[in-house]
Amino acid sequence: MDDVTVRLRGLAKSYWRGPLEIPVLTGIDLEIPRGGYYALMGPSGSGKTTLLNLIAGIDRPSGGELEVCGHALNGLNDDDLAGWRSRNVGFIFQNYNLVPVLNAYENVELPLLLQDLGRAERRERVLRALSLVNLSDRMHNYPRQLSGGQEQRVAIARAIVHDPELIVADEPTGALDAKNAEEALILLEHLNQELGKTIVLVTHDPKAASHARFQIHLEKGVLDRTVEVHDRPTLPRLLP
Ligand SMILES: Nc1ncnc2c1ncn2[C@@H]1O[C@H](COP(=O)(O)OP(=O)(O)OP(=O)(O)O)[C@@H](O)[C@H]1O
Repeated sequence: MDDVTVRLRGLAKSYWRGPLEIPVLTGIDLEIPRGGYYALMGPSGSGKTTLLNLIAGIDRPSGGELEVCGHALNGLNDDDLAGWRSRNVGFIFQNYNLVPVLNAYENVELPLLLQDLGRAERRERVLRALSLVNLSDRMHNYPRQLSGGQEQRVAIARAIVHDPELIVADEPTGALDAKNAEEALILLEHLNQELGKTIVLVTHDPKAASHARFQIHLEKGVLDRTVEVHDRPTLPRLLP
């Protein structure tokens, strides 16, 4: 098994306004090892979300090479890319992106419906994921019946229920108060430390970024520097 989850070579992304090319990312070279935890930082408009979306296969590069979870994404057609995403990537967004007409259980079950699993197996996995985020007692609640912190924990359960290698999180604490933000960040750290998930986190918040092992700074679409984070706390085990 490859020990690198993300390998980018000369990655570039431009948008076009009529004939005018607007480069957003240029010449990005990056390797993120399996089990790594990287925070993408940089000023507004520096290209953080664009880079995250390329890594997660929800957008296509304009140039360069992109190998993620053992697959060269450039070579996949749209259907194969969607299939690849559904097996390999868990998504966490600032605004949770839960489906309002589904309860917590059904929201977490969603990624499993794309896989060939029986109902009993799905149930076991959903219950395990909800228990991990400490929301077993809320599984029948709809998003409107949950607090913001609880909604984000449901979203975290949804991001891991299909056991992806990679978790991408775009400003996951942006809409949370300090206490709920810290809880969500500690959960992410458990997923990294105990389940070995590779995590790429986009954040403006230095406190959130301090949970990562490396911070990558983007500046006007190029990688400016990578900084190792020292003195990360070792967490007590969460999982049995
Ligand atoms: N679909 C699009 N079409 C045209 N330009 C875009 C598109 N998406 C992003 N951009 C531009 O690309 C640049 C980088 O955007 P991106 O969202 O990646 O930055 P960011 O660093 O995540 O910013 P923020 O911290 O404000 O979220 C911005 O100038 C933005 O306007």
